[in-house]
Amino acid sequence: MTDQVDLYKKIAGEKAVEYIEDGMVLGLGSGSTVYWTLKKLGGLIEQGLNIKGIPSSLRTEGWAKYFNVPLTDFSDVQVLDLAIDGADEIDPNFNLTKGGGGSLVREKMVNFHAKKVIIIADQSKMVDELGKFPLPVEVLQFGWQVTAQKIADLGAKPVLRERDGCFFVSNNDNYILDCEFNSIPDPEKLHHSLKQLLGVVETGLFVNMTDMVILAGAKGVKVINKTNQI
Ligand SMILES: O=C[C@H](O)[C@H](O)[C@H](O)COP(=O)(O)O
Repeated sequence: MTDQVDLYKKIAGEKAVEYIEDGMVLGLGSGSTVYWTLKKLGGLIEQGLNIKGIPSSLRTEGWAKYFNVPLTDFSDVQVLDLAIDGADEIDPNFNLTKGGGGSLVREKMVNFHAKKVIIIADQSKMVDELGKFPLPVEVLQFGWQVTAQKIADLGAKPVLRERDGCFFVSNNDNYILDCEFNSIPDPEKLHHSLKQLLGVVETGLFVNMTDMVILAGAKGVKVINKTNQI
């Protein structure tokens, strides 16, 4: 990652806090862009802002605790006011590929139960069509080989994710298959086809779940609402 991309992530991440209001219950997304939101949010909390958040990964939980962001969970709250999250790819209809960091299941739950979802990213994440970024699919460890074969039958090249020479295990104790489809012309259809496969826990396709995108790039920061998409 370049310093420039890092800077854009910081700009987008910090911009998102402008949409946080006192008393809100927040969905705290995952990834390096969300880190900047949490850091900025920590500063506002120190000045008296009263919010609580549900983290979408153990990593986010750690950062939130570090920045003194009060946390809650679904035993306490059923509906969130606002979720702020990153993405790996965003298409012109605001469909997303997510899960590059392996947090897609918890992210999807948090975003699904939020009244409003804001996606923050650097400009490079905006694409004409999803698919260049290999689609993360969370699968049960048991029988992952046969699940991978079924995904391959749908036209993908699935690769079991590894980290530091070991198989990557998600926060839910599952594996992740990074599935190269190259092009995903109909994200909703593909999501449903994948979900029908036994062994698939969830896909990284987030269809129709985003209300606003905050993009930062060389020309500054752009806020795009679902209603005035590019
Ligand atoms: O599982 C990870 C998430 O979907 C992230 O939100 C996504 O990978 C974007 O991450 P970053 O902000 O680090 O580019």
